[in-house]
Amino acid sequence: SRSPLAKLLDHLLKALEKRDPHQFFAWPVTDDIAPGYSSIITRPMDFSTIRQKIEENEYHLLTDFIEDFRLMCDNAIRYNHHETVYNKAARRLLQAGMRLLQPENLTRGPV
Ligand SMILES: NC(=O)c1ccc2nc(N)sc2c1
Repeated sequence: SRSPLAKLLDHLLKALEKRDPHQFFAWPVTDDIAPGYSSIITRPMDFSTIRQKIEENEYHLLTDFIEDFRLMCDNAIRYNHHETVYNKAARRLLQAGMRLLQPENLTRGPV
């Protein structure tokens, strides 16, 4: 990764991907695996798309990256019923991500 921001985002992406062991968020969700997905979720997001945006320098601020991470989790929380593995995994990932991304843990380094 080239810019300092891109280096930071690459590091954060790797840390977030580790919290998705089943890779439910690794790739875009298709209508084949998730019926009606593209009609319900108007702004899809996944880790591979986030990685592509880092590599194409589409994130100018850390907040833009955090917004895409939260969008990815919120999509899964909205599309999948509360008791599904996908909804539960999204809520868990969001919690872990927000802890990692909060200022206290960004400036001080890993706790
Ligand atoms: N990220 C998601 O919302 C997601 C991921 C994988 C998956 N597989 C299914 N059969 S439904 C589904 C939803």
